Amino acid sequence: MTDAATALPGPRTLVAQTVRVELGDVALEHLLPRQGALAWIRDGDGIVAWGETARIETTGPNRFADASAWWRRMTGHAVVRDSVDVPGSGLVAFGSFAFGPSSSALIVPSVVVGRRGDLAWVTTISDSALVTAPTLRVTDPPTPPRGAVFSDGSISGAGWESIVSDATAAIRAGELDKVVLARDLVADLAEPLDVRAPLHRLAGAYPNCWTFHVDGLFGATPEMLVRRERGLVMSRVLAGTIRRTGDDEHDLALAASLARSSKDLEEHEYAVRSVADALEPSCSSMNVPEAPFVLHLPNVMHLATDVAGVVDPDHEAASALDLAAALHPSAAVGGTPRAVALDLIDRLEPMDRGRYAGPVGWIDADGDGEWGIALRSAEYDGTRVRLFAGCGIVADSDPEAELAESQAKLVPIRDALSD
Ligand SMILES: C=C(O[C@@H]1C=C(C(=O)O)C=C[C@H]1O)C(=O)O
Repeated sequence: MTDAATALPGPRTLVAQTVRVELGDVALEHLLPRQGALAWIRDGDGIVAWGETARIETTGPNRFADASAWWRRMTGHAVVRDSVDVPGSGLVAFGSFAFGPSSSALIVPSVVVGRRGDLAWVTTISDSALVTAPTLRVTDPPTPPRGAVFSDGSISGAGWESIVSDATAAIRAGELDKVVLARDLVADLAEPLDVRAPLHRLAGAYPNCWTFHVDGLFGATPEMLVRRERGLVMSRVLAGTIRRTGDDEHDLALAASLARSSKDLEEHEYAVRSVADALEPSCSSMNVPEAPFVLHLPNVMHLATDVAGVVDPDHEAASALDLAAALHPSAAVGGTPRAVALDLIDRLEPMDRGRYAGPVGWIDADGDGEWGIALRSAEYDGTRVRLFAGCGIVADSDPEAELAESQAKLVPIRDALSD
């Protein structure tokens, strides 16, 4: 028996009701209360939530399977009235899973507000009776973060460059092809963080990323590990990065060079293969584009490939969460071969990744959902915030350039926390 199985609560009957609402032009993030906010927003669409009707915490190698079994039981016993019936309406849980076998959680909120184009809805979820939808109001403005002081986390920049060199040596010695190494920074704030402030900034500045907050983990990730929507799956694979200069013409030339760079194309190919291989057993057909496109973000550009598939209806364990479990950790955050890369990360990285680079997102009662990779992210507790960034290392990676790349990847969260 696993840790989580012993802690599994007995079957409870959740009652959920979804009704349409008119949100006008109110942004989802403006509805969030200061405490207990959950968020998943992209380009104005998504779901935000608050309150907590149920939760499961899981750890260890079975953290995904235990959470998935719990969710099946909860949804199997639930009473759901859903007049909207789109992915994300009805019963939903938000979740965040650790990169390694440590603490992970699924949270069933008590109120969820969603938007999908012109359609908006509110869902109430309770333990016993039908609850009428609350009147939705724009909440008090968040308190902006003040006085952030940034310092090295577990390792200095120079120290990290030296472990990048160790990794390239291992790759050149033929031990593996690619490993993703990460580092952390610490920010100390003058007052406890009101996480809504960075969420507002991230959702505004990075509209083509998924801005999220689950249980103290927040960020704006450009990488979709897996989206499942009515039998269709999609995974956006990123690997291969170039920093932006702020000069548009120069950036376009850099984008063209990125799309031709054999180092970046090689690194990218490893990541695409790892995703396609993991999705294949659950799909009846798949589309893996032959060449990547360049994804432009305000701070960096990435080589990107959208892998798509049709879920095999006979495949049982193919909810969005099951697929995320099969995909994690992809070569975008682990490496190739996976086991050798994870072992090298354990040996070289002097920190616990926590929930950085793990799956973060949501699942509904049909098994549809979206799980991003928690990148461009941070974990906070009171006044202390830990920011993370990592880079894919291949044989000819240059440690100094990788450090600069990691700094560019820290920009979204740094800016979101600065005065
Ligand atoms: C690991 C991170 O990013 C990943 C690594 C990339 C790379 O090395 O080119 C690009 C995108 C992500 O898949 C991160 O942002 O922390």
